[in-house]
Amino acid sequence: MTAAAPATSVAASVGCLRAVASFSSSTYSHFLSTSRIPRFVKPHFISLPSFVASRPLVASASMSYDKELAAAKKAASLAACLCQKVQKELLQSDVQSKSDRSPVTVADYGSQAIVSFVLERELSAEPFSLVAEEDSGDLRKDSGKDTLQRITKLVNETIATDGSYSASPLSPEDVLRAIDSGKSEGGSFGRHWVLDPIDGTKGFLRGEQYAVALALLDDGKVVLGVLACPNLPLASIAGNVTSENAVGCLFFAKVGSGTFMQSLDGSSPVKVHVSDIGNSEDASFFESYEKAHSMHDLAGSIARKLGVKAPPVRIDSQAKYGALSRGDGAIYMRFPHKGYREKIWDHAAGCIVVTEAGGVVTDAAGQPLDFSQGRYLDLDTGIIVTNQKLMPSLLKAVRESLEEKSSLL
Ligand SMILES: Nc1ncnc2c1ncn2[C@@H]1O[C@H](COP(=O)(O)O)[C@@H](O)[C@H]1OP(=O)(O)O
Ligand SMILES: [Mg+2]
Ligand SMILES: [Mg+2]
Ligand SMILES: [Mg+2]
Repeated sequence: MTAAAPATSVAASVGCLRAVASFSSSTYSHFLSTSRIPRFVKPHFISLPSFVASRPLVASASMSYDKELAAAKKAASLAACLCQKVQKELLQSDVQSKSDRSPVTVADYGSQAIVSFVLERELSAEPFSLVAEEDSGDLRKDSGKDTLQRITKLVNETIATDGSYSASPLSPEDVLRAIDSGKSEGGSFGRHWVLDPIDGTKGFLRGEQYAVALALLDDGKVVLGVLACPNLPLASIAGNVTSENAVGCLFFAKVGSGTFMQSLDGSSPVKVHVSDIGNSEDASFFESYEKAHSMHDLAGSIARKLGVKAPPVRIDSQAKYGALSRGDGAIYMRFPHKGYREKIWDHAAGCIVVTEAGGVVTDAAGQPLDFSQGRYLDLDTGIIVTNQKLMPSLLKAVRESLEEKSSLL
């Protein structure tokens, strides 16, 4: 079972418009007040090489990143609107065979084009470098022409819901260039945006959880992150149960400023915090819905060592980081099968959302994740996430289970 949102819960585009419009006026001064949430262009689409995007070393902590955060929230929210629209059509369509991956392709590319477009428009004075999952290779082929037309239409319709962009509609060539802005290699110098335009493709296809995940690296460190989770209930999903039907969460975090959540249709943000459980027997844990993405048996053996009683909560995507940041569960374990290389866009936004909410994210050896090495994360075996109290016992259980596993081989 998953905490799936019903297809009917996909927000209407009017909600998208309201949400995106509200960001420009949002300030931190009212973050903690008036919460309605229970508890808790033609722009230059050419991506600059990393040496151009690099600047002299600037102390990250002294930067405010307010403008960048506002742009990131706007970009991720608009991209989420596009994804919601595509997912709604996908779920209503008679031809929604799960083997037909074209709708998800359209949404992936469309989301990437929108984020790229919005960031370049909102931050036009800054050098722009984007490390993103998709590229336009297939769309430039003859066989991609129809798909490109569909993406261009979707992107223009979505951008039109936001009153602030009055330029003429994007051409297919503009859309291709926007997608290809994501070819940067990232690295340890300068600023690089990091984007997964749809994280959790399988969840998206099932009508369940997925996320638009956007982060900013400055000199190799994640300094802000935004996770738009259109199908995540606003209320807790602890134990896979939720008391409320309203869905659509936007998590955002900035280095040194904490993590906040608001609804995707524009409520005031509330500060969130990870669970403060100190006894692992009371903890519950998240893992991938897909067995192919993470070894469920290994996580199960670790949970048994910890005395965890609750069954795993299995959901797709970085929505797990968001749910953990507000205390819906206390542990997230991810152990990809041998040979899989983790990409930075699959963890950068989730990582800062959890750490700014008081949590800890490490590899299976207890080392912090290093986002400064290019498009991939080089790490030991897996990724574990929990609060500070539980991390020592989680690391011990992970180490013991990995030793037992290797002794059986
Ligand atoms: N074989 C695989 N093993 C691990 N992760 C994978 C694999 N294939 C795709 N992924 C990525 O895992 C993430 C989702 O994991 P999960 O939902 O299990 O936490 C997504 O980033 C997904 O990519 P994508 O962004 O293309 O959906
Ligand atoms: Mg992903
Ligand atoms: Mg993806
Ligand atoms: Mg993918």
